[in-house]
Amino acid sequence: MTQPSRLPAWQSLDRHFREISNLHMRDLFAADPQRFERFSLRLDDILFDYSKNRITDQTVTLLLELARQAGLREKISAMFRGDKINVTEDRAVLHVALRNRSNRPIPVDGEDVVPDVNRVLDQMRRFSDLVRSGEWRGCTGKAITDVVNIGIGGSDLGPKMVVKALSPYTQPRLRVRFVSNVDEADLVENLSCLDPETTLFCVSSKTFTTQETMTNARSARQWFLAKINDQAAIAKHFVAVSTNAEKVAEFGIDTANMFEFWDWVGGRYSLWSAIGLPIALAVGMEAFEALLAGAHKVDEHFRTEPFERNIPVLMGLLGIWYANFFGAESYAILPYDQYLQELPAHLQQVDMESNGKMVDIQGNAIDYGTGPIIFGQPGTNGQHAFYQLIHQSRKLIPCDFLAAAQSQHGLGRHHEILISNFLAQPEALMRGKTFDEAKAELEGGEITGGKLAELAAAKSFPGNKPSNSILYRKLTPETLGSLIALYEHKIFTQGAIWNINSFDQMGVELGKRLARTILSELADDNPVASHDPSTNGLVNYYKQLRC
Ligand SMILES: O=P(O)(O)OC[C@H]1O[C@H](O)[C@H](O)[C@@H](O)[C@@H]1O
Repeated sequence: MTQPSRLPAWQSLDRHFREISNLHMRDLFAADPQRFERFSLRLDDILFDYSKNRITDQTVTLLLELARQAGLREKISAMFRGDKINVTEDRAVLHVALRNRSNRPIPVDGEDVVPDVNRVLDQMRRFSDLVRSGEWRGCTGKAITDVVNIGIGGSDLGPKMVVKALSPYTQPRLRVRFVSNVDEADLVENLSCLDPETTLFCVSSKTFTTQETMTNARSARQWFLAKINDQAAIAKHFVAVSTNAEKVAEFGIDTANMFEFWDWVGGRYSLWSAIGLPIALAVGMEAFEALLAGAHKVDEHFRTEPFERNIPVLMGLLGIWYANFFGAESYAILPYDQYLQELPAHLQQVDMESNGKMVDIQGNAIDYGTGPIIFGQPGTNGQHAFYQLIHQSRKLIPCDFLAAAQSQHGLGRHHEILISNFLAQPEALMRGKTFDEAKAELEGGEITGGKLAELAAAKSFPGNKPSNSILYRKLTPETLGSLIALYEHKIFTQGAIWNINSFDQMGVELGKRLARTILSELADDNPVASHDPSTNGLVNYYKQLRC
């Protein structure tokens, strides 16, 4: 495929950008009372309002044309068909098969994967039911009270985000925690209050070779055996989630206690697979399946809905509009929903690891920007920290605001205050405040003359800062599944248009390899000279300090 920047629609968008980039959204709203109706969509109770974007009808038409010229429809079909679209690793990309609640057959190498998916779901159901009901007993006959998931990256961020998000649906008797960092502090702090007799470790790793995870798992096993001096007890307290049965057995976990998934599940898209076992343990299998159902609904929407009514396609196109034409480098995820506190961190991996690329799918260097820098915080915390820069700096930072209409607890006025902020911030970003408005507010006060003008300048906001607002009824498992899938497909849409492989992550390899070399050099106290002077200096100073 031609690079997207050579497509006629891209060239038209370039021209169109120059024509409309100075339009202010205030004026666009003033000129069109139907703007909200025209630029918002519903998917069940999820409202996606994209009217506060720097777009006209013509922008949307051209963006949709870009999607068509980039072959997006065919690329979506290829993913759902099970084609090996992860070309560098020669793998299909089928997280959609994991939540294929309609059981539509999906073949990989001629074999339907759906029966395997359902078999592992059954295994997860049996196991999570036993642990949650207290029937699964530890080696001394006590029920499990604490689950520790040991994993990193996709084997940590997704399940951790979902478990946090669904904490109102968890069972108080069973606590689920996550250890990811190889920094011993993470494991030590988490284990400090646990009793091995009632603790279950879930070692989650697609490859079962990841250094951080295997180091933590070995130390956890040591901690366990130091207190329960019985190798056979491991079977009651350690389970594994992996694609690598051989390595699981080598580690000493009975493969009967292994939950399988497959190479066509990318790590950052794996929370829907057995990597979701901690979710099933925390909220039960019914809620886990509701999560899958919510995602499946969005899969069907993404697969079949015309692009002009297709929410993830529009989310992706709007991101491209800002990244490639306005030169926006970052993107803020702002959930006004405390339970989504880990969503920005999860999306950081999904988006930045997928679309942080500099060659296209054919290996050619590309001359256009790809994935944005994702950051965010739950509202209203972000407002009191970094919103200043979004409102008044010269940077353009598109934002997504997310909120639930119904709170989980109903504690007095909290929710209405939260929602008033969720509604006010996009309004302020869009409208801004002109110099004259700021001046008028100050007039009649004590400040006059040049000082007044100075202050009015500091208090004026340019506005015209774009955002999407996503408002849903309540953060149920099903809604959460839908929200995550919307973002996954947004990221797919962008990768497809940028013509990159969103499903490998070669950029993380070099650092890992260098760390292995340095680790071996740290075995003695001899100074090193094999690196650049900065790295040598740091290694050698470390060796001095550590004694
Ligand atoms: O699940 P694992 O094989 O342990 O991999 C964990 C993580 O490690 C890698 O560095 C990748 O960048 C991630 O995509 C992956 O999720």
